Amino acid sequence: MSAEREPENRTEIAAEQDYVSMLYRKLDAEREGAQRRLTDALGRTGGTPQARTERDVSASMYSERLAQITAVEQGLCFGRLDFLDGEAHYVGRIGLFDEEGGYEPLLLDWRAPAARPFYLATAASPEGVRRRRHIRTLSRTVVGVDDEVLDLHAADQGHDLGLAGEAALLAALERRRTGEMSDIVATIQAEQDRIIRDELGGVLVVQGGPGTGKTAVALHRAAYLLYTYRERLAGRGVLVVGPNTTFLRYIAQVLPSLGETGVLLSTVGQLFPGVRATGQDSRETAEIKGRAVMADVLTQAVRDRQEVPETALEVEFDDTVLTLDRVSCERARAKARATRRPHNPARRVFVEELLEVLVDQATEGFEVGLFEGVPEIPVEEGERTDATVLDAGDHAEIRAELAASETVRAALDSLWPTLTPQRLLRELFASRERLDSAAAALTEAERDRLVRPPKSSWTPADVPLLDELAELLGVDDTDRQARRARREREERAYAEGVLDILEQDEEIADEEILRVADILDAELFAERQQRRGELTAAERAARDRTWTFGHVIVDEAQELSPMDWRLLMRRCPSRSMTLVGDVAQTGAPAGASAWQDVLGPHVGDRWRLRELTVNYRTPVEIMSLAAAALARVDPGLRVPLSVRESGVSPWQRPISEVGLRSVVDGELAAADGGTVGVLCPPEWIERLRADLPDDERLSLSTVDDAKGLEFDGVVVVAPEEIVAGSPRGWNDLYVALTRATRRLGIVPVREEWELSAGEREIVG
Ligand SMILES: Nc1ncnc2c1ncn2[C@@H]1O[C@H](COP(=O)(O)OP(=O)(O)OP(=O)(O)O)[C@@H](O)[C@H]1O
Repeated sequence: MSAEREPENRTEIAAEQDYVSMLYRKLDAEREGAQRRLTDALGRTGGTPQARTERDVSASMYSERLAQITAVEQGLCFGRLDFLDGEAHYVGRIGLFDEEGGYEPLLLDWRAPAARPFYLATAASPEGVRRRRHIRTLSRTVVGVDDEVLDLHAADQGHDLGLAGEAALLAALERRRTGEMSDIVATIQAEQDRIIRDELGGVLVVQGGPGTGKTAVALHRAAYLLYTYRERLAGRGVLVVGPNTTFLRYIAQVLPSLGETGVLLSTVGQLFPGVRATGQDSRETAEIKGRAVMADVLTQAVRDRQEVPETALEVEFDDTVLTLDRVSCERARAKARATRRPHNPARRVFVEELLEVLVDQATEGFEVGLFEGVPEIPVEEGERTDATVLDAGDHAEIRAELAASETVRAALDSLWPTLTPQRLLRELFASRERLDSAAAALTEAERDRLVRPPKSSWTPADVPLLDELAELLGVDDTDRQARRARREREERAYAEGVLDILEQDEEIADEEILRVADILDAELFAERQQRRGELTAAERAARDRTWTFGHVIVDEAQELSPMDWRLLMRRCPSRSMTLVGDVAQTGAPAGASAWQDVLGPHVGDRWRLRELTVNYRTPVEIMSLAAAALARVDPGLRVPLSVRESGVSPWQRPISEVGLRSVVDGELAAADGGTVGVLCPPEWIERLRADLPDDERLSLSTVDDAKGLEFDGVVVVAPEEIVAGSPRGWNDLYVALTRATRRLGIVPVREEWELSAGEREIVG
């Protein structure tokens, strides 16, 4: 039902325009207010630390509010609900209230419980709603309204209500793609809404075929959770994990357009601060690195770095030679390992133990030297013969000297070095010998695959290994902690002194004293730091490997390896997670074939599954072709139901018959301002790049890099090589075929190549 078909809509549009204009005036007033308060806050200089902290908090708060107001400018209001009792509510991106009129809502935030019927009400279950209206705007102008009458007794009802807001939905789906994902806030469907608003706790798995809105749902869920549980989530932040950086760029605008900026978007490969994974592993190598057994390999690799000498190790010290024999070293190692601390903190125990051995030798040598050439004195009655010349102070001094000695340190380091994850992994992969010792669980050929020169770049598959190692190695921060404790003691003593002086001064008001006391109160201070950080939780989280998030959302979750999962679970000990994916699209070599396999080791069977069943992206014509590829993966798998037809059949022509350049030019023209993706095996990329036109609407990529993306037109080149290129080749082809929103062309190398005999009519 559209504005054009119903002339009476013009008066409706004019009426809605008045309301929408009023909302924008309100938004402008809010913007000015926030701007003014921000300027005020920034203008406040100097003052006590407390005042400065408060100023920072206000400044961050107002700048975030400003960013939010700017972000919701487009499509501020998109809906209206008219209830049977005559009440009406407008629904939009954020909530706006009438401060003068008793805080009546002028615009309901789409996430507010009161806005829910906008997404859920149906003719069968109208939830008190008489009419749902979608309001379409262009900038600040209302350009159309689409109504659905849900009251079964109303005279003007009558069209099929299979989907909520069908006209608005179809209009949204028909729009040309820009290369950036858009939000779906105006047209969320009931099955999606139920997932978006599912409770916060526990692990929620969302399974859905291609184009069912998994990514859209995941992002809207992030916005919903932050709105509903802001107190709980803002401090710890929400992490959204995607498969690659192209994908992250594609989805980057969605959350800001929903008014949310505090979410960290990241790939697993970006989750180890200080490491940029710019290298690329082959599929086979990535698969090996992703296996769960790598955790055992790394544990062994760390143990291998806790050595004992074959016989004895000689250490020069003060013109003498001390020895560390095998038995003492073994004892020290056993004692250090028995602490069950990570490698680096446990090193302290190993070192202490062996320093004792060295101190004993050094003092013994010293005493022997002292009496050399001195005639023996007869022992008197009651005199102890084992009394030593050196006292405890001397021992301590010798111990300190030993501990400071370069040669001693080098000897101890050779047995139990302080290690960083980077150093251990680099040295492990650079040495076939080390690999042979640590990776007995891998075959010879698999170990060969892991060997690489020490200067190689890090790859995404290295990152979970580094993270695992960071846990196994730990950090010995005893010295740092001691320094910090000393500094805190000194500061407290100083501040207490100040407080004494202030208390003696009767002129000073109580509240002044309180402020000083505030500074002294470590707990309060920490809390304030926390509050201050709330606004940048995502930024702080990005810099801190040990950060744990309030909620973690994983998109394309089927792509993650067991080692990736171990890393992610560490970032989310509360196990409040949303995992969206499609096991049928699994293309990653170490990806999961079933959710239970993935989640079992971490949460047992304590996870809940929701499914999305409707495909909003790919038209019927393309989906029936994709179904044939899916049947090759498993004849039991079903494709999701498409909501629309495009009226365009997919085409297929062998590469010998087509000039790829002219095909792509033709597709760009047919896309009419929309996007075109050429998807091919990795080996084809360079060859094709030279042939293709330079157009920002055109993307050339492998199937891997196109995961999660979509284009108006797609040309799949060399499908038979995509299929043959990996054990999961049919999954890959399925992913490639389902990237198109309107047009699909297939360009095989071999003339006679067919997806399947049964699909010939469609292909023709
Ligand atoms: N309720 C909706 N209203 C409008 N558009 C929608 C809706 N749901 C999904 N879409 C659109 O459908 C397309 C596919 O959505 P999305 O990318 O989230 O699917 P997906 O399940 O993650 O797909 P894939 O697994 O193939 O990557 C997007 O363009 C999205 O905006």
